[in-house]
Amino acid sequence: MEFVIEHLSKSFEKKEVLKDISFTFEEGKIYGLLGRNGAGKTTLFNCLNRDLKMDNGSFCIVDDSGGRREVAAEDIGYVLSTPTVPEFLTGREFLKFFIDINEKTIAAQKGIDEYFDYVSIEPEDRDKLLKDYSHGMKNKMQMLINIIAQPNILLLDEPLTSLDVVVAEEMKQLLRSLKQKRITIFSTHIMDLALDLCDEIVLLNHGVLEVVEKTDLDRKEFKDKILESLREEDHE
Ligand SMILES: Nc1ncnc2c1ncn2[C@@H]1O[C@H](COP(=O)(O)OP(=O)(O)OP(=O)(O)O)[C@@H](O)[C@H]1O
Repeated sequence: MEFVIEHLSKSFEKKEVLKDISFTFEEGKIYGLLGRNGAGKTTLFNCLNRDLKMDNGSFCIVDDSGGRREVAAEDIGYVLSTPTVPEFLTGREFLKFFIDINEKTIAAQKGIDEYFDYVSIEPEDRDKLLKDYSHGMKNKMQMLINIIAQPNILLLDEPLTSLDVVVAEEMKQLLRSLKQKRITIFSTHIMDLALDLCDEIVLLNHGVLEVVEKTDLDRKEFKDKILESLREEDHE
């Protein structure tokens, strides 16, 4: 499977944020999306999740036999940097509701407590209202429903920044264990996290996407190359 974006553009009034994005993402890889503040990472995710209407361009899934098809809503999982969960439900009610409404599409099911264990939400927190969860716990719940749904394309907008070091490490392991059979696109400002977790580093720079080639570079040289490419924007 490939996820192909062709000539995607998006402006807000006169500001052209995404100029001409064409890129092919491949199955089984985690892509680290890096860009300066305001580069358009969230805008790109919002367009791909169809929360925002793009001005031009298209995207599709290409299967292993070369057939192209539209991206359906269930193909995409989106974890927002600011988690949105139904605050009036308890963690357990939310999970149960999510599993119930997706019963037909969710393959291997675990018990609800097993899922909570999976993201280290303590037994005493499972029946609390989500409004009383911390930011990091809400983030874990969002991550968890995407783990359960197993979408073909997983978009993660800075999901680990609010998590404590132990949970962030666990989430990294989880994302690694989930990466086969899907495309994971992960935006972050933490370069070391991107380098540790991601198979490819993609820059959103000047409104376009480009891969940073790693060939023969050690970690420091690779970091310097990324920084240099991102700094170029200052000269615009
Ligand atoms: N709804 C909107 N209306 C007008 N301008 C917007 C809107 N959403 C985003 N923008 C502008 O588009 C640009 C890209 O914003 P976006 O949030 O996508 O960047 P980002 O790369 O995710 O930034 P950060 O790393 O700081 O989170 C910014 O200049 C922002 O002000």
